[in-house]
Amino acid sequence: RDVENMRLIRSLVRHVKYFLGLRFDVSGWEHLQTEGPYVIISNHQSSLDVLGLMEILPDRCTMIAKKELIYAGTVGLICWLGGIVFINRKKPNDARSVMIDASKTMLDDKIRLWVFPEGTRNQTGNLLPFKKGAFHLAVQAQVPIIPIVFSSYSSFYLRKQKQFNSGTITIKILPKIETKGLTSDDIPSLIDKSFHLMNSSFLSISNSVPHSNGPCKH
Ligand SMILES: CCCCCCCCCCCCCCCC(=O)SCCNC(=O)CCNC(=O)[C@H](O)C(C)(C)COP(=O)(O)OP(=O)(O)OC[C@H]1O[C@@H](n2cnc3c(N)ncnc32)[C@H](O)[C@@H]1OP(=O)(O)O
Ligand SMILES: CCCCCCCC/C=C\CCCCCCCC(=O)OC[C@@H](O)COP(=O)(O)O
Repeated sequence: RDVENMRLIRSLVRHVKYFLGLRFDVSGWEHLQTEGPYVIISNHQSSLDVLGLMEILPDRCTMIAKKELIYAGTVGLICWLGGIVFINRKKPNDARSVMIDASKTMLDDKIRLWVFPEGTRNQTGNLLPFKKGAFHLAVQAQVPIIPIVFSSYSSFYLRKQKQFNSGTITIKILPKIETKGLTSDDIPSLIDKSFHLMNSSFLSISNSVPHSNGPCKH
């Protein structure tokens, strides 16, 4: 169990996109060129997000995930080996204390953490209001937040209708938001700022992309 295992996991998972006929169009790479630990926040539509995540995952970066994933067979084992931090959402007190510990581990072990601040998968067409954990994490560790937005999957993937075509996903990496000097009093405004940046970015990249490359051949 070590965050370094993410390098191998990343290089294996990156091949899955070819089987699904997905392409990624990434902008803002320069914003990930930040030294040391940081917290990445991104929108969460589906387990497909794992493919985009692995496409751009920086070194020494792992994720916060719901603890149920440990029991998901091979996927659970891979998550465990990659040093994923598991939280129990049914016990918010426990989840918060795991994240407080994580803010220390990030600094001690020079680890970056990826959090889905919506806290659940969401395909409503707007981002859900953000949970506060990711922001406490960044403020407690005094590290920057890097917001990342994945465009809507709705033009090629409709879960309820069981429709899946090949398509292009736009990923936009936004400039980092510094948290140096901020305290827990600043969390509401930090969340507000992050939410508005990400939601408007989500709407603009989701409207401007000709997503579907046509029906999937397989
Ligand atoms: C082919 C095969 C390939 C396989 C390949 C596998 C590859 C492997 C990839 C895996 C990829 C994984 C992907 C997983 C993706 C998910 O599992 S998403 C679901 C799990 N993640 C999350 O839920 C993260 C977001 N949630 C949070 O951050 C939540 O805040 C928490 C930490 C769960 C707490 O929940 P909550 O108490 O309901 O939350 P919230 O309303 O935000 O806060 C309540 C109060 O607690 C306070 N609080 C919250 N957090 C804190 C804190 N850390 N410190 C102090 N106070 C806090 C708040 O300030 C608030 O108090 P007030 O300010 O209102 O007084
Ligand atoms: C037509 C098929 C479209 C789906 C294809 C998916 C292919 C993805 C390939 C490999 C990734 C597998 C890793 C799965 C990790 C799943 C993480 C996840 O998404 O957990 C759910 C959690 O965050 C939120 O849970 P809830 O929405 O609250 O319950």
